[in-house]
Amino acid sequence: MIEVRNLTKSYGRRTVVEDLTFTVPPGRVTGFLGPNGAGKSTTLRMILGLDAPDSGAALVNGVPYAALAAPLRAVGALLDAGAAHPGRSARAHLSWLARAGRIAPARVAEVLDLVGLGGEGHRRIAEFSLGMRQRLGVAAALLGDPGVLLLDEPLNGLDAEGIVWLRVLLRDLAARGRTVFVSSHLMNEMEATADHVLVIDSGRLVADVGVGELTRRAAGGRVTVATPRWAELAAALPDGSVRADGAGRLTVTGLDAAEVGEVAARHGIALHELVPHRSRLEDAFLDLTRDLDSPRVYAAADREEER
Ligand SMILES: Nc1ncnc2c1ncn2[C@@H]1O[C@H](COP(=O)(O)OP(=O)(O)OP(=O)(O)O)[C@@H](O)[C@H]1O
Repeated sequence: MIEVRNLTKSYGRRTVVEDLTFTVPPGRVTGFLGPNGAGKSTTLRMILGLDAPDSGAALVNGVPYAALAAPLRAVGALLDAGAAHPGRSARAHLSWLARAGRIAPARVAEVLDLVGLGGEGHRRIAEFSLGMRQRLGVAAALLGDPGVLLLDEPLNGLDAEGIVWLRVLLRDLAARGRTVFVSSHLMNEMEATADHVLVIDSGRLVADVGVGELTRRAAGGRVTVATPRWAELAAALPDGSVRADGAGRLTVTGLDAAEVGEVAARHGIALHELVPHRSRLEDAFLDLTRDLDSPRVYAAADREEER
């Protein structure tokens, strides 16, 4: 569990993280989204105790990172895939980390296998592609079999197979009760990876919402429906929610597909089409951040559409 409370950080006169408050619970993949420079890495560094906030607090399992008894076992982090010493072999790098964290040496081979580098442990990190470095960074984060994982842009540099591999791994870790917190500036990548997203822009929280809920709300709950009895259905739906094309198709706003289907069923109207319109997460994000002078922060805990 990660808890961030009123976290604020400025560099010089620029406030890069502003009064951030959120919770990342175990058991789901939480995406941390925002454009370049939004303040994601700064927030992750403050959670890991690498940067001090000006005010507010970041707690991991109820305490500041620095107060964790066995930090590498509690929290695994991938911040910068380029941080490993290029002259070392992957195995030597992980063995060094394992020793520092008092983690059994046998775990090194296990995590190399887990990230698909089982046959590459002897190779120098300098020879690794960016994708292989990302995998090595994930291996390092998993070394202590931590309950909390923080990964900064882990999909960067991965090929299509690598992206699918990481998605499956992260979802599996979440299913096994881990807290998984993953940043990305690419909205569409997160749509397939995260259950829930926190969106920040200019250091401020603009959404804290289930992925399904975010896309549905950004699309305005628009549904198209086709039926030969369209005029009757239009009359049965709330005033002002329906636009008819006159050729058997209605566009309904403010109701979801299930609600429209229920109304039709109550009136015995057969539907030939019932199509909810989900915008892509990217559209949803743009919609949310378009007017940042009045950011629309909403929590959707009551209507989660978790997968
Ligand atoms: N040590 C620092 N000194 C001064 N400014 C900094 C420092 N670290 C970050 N910043 C600034 O803070 C802002 C937020 O940066 P941060 O790296 O947290 O954003 P981000 O959301 O992670 O973006 P990216 O996706 O590009 O990594 C940026 O404008 C950055 O230039």
